Amino acid sequence: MTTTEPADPESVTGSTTAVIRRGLAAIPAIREGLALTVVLALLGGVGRLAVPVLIQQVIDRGLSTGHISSGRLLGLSAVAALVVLVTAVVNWASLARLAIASERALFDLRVSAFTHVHRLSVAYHSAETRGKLVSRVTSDVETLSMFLQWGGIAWLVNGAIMLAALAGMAFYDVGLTLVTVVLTVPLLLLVRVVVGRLGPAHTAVRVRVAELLTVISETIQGAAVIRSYGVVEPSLRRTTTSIHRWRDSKIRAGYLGGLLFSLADLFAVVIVVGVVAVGLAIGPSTGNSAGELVAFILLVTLFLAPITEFTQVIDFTQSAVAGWRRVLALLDIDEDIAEPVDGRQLPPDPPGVVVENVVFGYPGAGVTLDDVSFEVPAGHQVVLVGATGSGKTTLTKLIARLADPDRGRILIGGVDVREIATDSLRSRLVVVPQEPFLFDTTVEENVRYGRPSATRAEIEHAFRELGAETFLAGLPHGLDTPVGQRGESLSAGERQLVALARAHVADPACLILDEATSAVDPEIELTLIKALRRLTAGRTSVTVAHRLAVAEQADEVMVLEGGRLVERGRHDDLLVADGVYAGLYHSWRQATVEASP
Ligand SMILES: Nc1ncnc2c1ncn2[C@@H]1O[C@H](COP(=O)(O)OP(=O)(O)OP(=O)(O)O)[C@@H](O)[C@H]1O
Repeated sequence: MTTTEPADPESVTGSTTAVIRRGLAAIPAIREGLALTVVLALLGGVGRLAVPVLIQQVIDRGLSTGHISSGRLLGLSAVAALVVLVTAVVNWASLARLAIASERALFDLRVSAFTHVHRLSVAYHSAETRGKLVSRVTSDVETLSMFLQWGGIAWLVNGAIMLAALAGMAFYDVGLTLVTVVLTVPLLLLVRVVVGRLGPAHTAVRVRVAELLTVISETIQGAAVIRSYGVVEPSLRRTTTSIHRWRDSKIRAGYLGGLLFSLADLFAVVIVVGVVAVGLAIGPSTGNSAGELVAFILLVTLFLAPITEFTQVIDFTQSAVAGWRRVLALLDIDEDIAEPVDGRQLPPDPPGVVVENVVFGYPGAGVTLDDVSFEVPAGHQVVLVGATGSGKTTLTKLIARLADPDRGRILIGGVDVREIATDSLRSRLVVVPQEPFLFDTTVEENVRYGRPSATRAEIEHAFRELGAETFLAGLPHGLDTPVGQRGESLSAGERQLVALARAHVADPACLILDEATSAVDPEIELTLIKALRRLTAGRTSVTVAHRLAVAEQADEVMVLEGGRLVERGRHDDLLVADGVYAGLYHSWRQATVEASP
């Protein structure tokens, strides 16, 4: 069993109460109708107090007087039954209201956490593992559920019940009440010690859940690689280790939570026995009637019951606070891609693109782009080339505003991208990434992501326009062919064609294309080159080219090396200049010739 809990660097710090206060402020929906729910919960608590008093009345006025008036007994019993019934209904009403309010609040929290994740830049996304993000918007939020549905209000209701029970006890016998309180003190001290360890234990569980989800999502996504390299065993070991760690952290939290509960249970018995013993020892001198003593004992159990319940509530609360710390830490991350106030709209025509003294580095890494400047006149096709890792993809991410430069600026249609309304930017500028993401649905639905209103005819038209009708005709069910998870049922080249069709139906004025590096067969290669040419015609485009045949046709070629723009010009001129581009081009030609049969 793990004895040292891992620290959680992805949590907000601060006291438990401060975290709960901040957490509740983040979910305003929980406060809707809360006052009535609290009143109902308190009424439910008070209802429980009435039963001991009624029993005392039955004993003292009925049973112990020797002559039981059955009418009176029946009357009191009827009142007791009514109180029990009303208490049950009131309790149900308050719990149901809490469940509804908490699910609404959690819905809001999940949506805002998820929306926030989407607004963070690619720089953040690359630094965070997906498993950790998933755990924050799912299981970390889930820890709040039990707390909100009962735990939070239980503090209030149980506190009220304890105070009321104490007042009732003092009404019957002050001396015995003091005995009860003194016997309770050691329990409270022990509870304090265990609770001190429970908080970190729950934090450890949250950290282990995030680790486990990361390992699982990686091994599932990388299943093909794992199998093809025959590394199933090590990968299984990694997953099993993670599951063991998670299990151990859960066991530790469960062990401490159980200890807390059992301690309270044990003490409850000890305290009742102690009170009965002291009551019996001094009973005759106190002048209490039998009914009063029975009522007192019932009140003692009522006083102690919340303590036992508190131990569970503490468990929920600590678990909720650990989850909240992580969710709040996520919400605290600044949206580095801020939506501009009164964002500007891009005109419908193809815009010019200007990259001006751009400097950019990923968090924790060095400078990736170093003072890059160039312009793409409206309607021109510019190609970015450079050795692997020279910063081409990064530059396209900045143009598409998936991240902002550290210095310098990027203008589209003469407007700084930071000032363009996100909706306008996303509808006028489309990115086709190196590895296009296809969803597990049909070809048609995947293309429709480009424009949800696109009709089937428009989607077919897009494939025709791109010169990819043969590909479409070759699919077993045409547009209705399912592509599988991440498009695995299609070849790499076919996935690219679907992504190009998706960009075509979006009909953007400006295109950012990151050409795929994966090798495709010559036939689909030709189709792709033709499709690319047709897609970019009449649009402003920036294409990252790995197959330099694309560069031959471009209006201008930009050559990056080590994050700097080292050459620019037309293909033919750059060949004559015999610099970096010429070197890259000759190596590419050589590789292509060697690769051809
Ligand atoms: N998320 C990231 N975090 C840290 N460094 C990164 C990240 N993404 C890229 N880099 C680094 O930035 C540099 C430029 O990467 P980039 O992907 O832009 O190169 P590229 O020219 O497009 O390469 P390729 O031709 O292989 O696609 C590389 O050194 C890379 O390791």
